[in-house]
Amino acid sequence: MRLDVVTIFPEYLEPLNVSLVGKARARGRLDVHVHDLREWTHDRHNTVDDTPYGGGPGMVMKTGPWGDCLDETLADGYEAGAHSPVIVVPTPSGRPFTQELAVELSERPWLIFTPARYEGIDRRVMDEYTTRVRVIEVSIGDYVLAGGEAAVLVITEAVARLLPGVLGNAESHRDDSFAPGAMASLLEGPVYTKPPEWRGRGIPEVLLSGHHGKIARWRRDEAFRRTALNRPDLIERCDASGFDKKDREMLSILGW
Ligand SMILES: O=C(OCc1ccccc1)c1cn[nH]c1
Repeated sequence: MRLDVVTIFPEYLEPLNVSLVGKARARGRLDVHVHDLREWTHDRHNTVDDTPYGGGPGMVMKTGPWGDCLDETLADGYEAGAHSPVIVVPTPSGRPFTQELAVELSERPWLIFTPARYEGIDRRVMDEYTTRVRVIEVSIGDYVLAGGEAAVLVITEAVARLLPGVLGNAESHRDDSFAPGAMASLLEGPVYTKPPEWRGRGIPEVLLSGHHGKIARWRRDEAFRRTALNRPDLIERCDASGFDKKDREMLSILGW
């Protein structure tokens, strides 16, 4: 996968050189190019923003630098053999970023992230590129950041860990919370590891029993308990046809 990021704070994307994404790059799974938008300005102050038409607070990012930078980024990628790019625009007014969207994006060959600062980018930029490539606006949550760079780090990490050969054991994202399936969006229950006792606290007996059926049952019950507590909305969305008798018992205990 090729990733391009266009930003006025390239240093903000340094974390893409470490840990998971860093390993994926080292293994050639990811080809990351960070571009400083100010290199596509031509005035002495490297201006990338201006006051909003219609008035109002804050500033808007100008069309010129974005157009010139995206044209060159697309040309570079095509020249390098990349194809069917998706421009991903982090914004509070975007489509909610979910594990499902992470999976969708992880199957694309080329993502171009355009994190905005200020009040956003002049709408004509994405109107222009929508005629040429797929453009999706994505929200990582209902809050406003000073810029989209942190959202790029979040989206990139969620996507990179799904790339084959990036995570240690390919299995570990199969049973992720939110992974598709009948128990699609139950939250993960508690996890434990050695030592068997710590500050007088032991391990739930069932986990030491070696009885895989009981362990699986206990984990689902704990997942129901935590989901009912923290994300009742996800219980509503569960595909109830995937529930067995004990699931329904557990849900009635939890007041469902
Ligand atoms: O603040 C965000 O992006 C930066 C941004 C982009 C456009 C206008 C204001 C701020 C954001 C919040 N959830 N997902 C993204």
